Amino acid sequence: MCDGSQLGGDRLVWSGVAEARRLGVACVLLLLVPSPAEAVAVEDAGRLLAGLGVDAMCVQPLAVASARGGWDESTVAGLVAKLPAVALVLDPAAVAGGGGDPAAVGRRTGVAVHAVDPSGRRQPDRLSAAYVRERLLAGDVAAAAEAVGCPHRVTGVVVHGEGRGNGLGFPTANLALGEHSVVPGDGIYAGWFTVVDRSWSDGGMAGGVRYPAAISISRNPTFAGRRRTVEPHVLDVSANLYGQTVTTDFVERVRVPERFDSIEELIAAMQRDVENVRLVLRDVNR
Ligand SMILES: Cc1cc2nc3c(=O)[nH]c(=O)nc-3n(C[C@H](O)[C@H](O)[C@H](O)COP(=O)(O)O)c2cc1C
Ligand SMILES: Nc1ncnc2c1ncn2[C@@H]1O[C@H](COP(=O)(O)OP(=O)(O)O)[C@@H](O)[C@H]1O
Repeated sequence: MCDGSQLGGDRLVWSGVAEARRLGVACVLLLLVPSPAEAVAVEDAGRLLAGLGVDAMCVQPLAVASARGGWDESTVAGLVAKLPAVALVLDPAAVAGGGGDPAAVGRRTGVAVHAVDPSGRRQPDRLSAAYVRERLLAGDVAAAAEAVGCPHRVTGVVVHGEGRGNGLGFPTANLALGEHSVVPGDGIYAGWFTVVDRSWSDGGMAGGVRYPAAISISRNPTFAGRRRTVEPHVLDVSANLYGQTVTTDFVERVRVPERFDSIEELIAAMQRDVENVRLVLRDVNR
């Protein structure tokens, strides 16, 4: 929950994203804007936020939210009831114009409330959206994750690729991405792969469970590919993933993509990648 003034290098938003990831739930941003006309302008902010891991945004005109200059407790309670929220991350100053009590919001709504002061920036350079974006595009997903508090996530639908992966011994789920995704720079990454639909299961894999993955982002130079693709190979499992909406969380880059002279060299490199991914993920908190 915030008002428009905190968009951008936003400690509050990222705290919300990190808490949602911890709980394994979607992060919905409730944005308070002074007038319905400004709700149109915040579409741009929505694009930025989608790239930073916010799953959905609700825009609430101030006149509807409260006459007192902020969210009041009953408005929040009403929204929480509609959204089935399990936790709220909010700026105390946004609760009834700073005159409200975050703890009272918690009591009223019955959900956990985390008050985060968005102005408490100890390292402003590391908390700006520009810094995170720059690190992601440079392939430094570890620095981006450290700044935000959770790994960068890219969501997409699994589509057909060139049909080569299985033959190489490394099937990859090619992702069709939303137009506002922030795709890290080219690289082979260690990360996590999750099928979003919790009711899905196939070949021993289940929706809502995260699996270790080696994720390739490149133009596949060995095959003189022209399209840049995002392709996770999920370790140690096999399932039909076509058509599923999936998320990939980027933990660390293990290598930059290369143009190999033979398929055998590419396969040997992929085998090493998978072992390196295991080593990286073994040490991070599951
Ligand atoms: C762990 C891993 C590492 C990869 N490294 C490279 C690479 O260095 N160079 C390259 O041209 N392609 C690389 N790729 C991409 C493969 O070329 C691609 O996944 C393969 O051609 C299958 O494509 P398809 O899914 O469209 O069939 C890598 C893929 C994975 C999963
Ligand atoms: N461990 C795995 N990781 C990724 N995809 C897998 C895995 N096991 C099976 N698959 C399936 O194989 C497909 C990828 O096979 P691949 O030969 O690379 O074809 P394509 O070129 O269409 O991606 C995925 O879309 C998925 O449905």
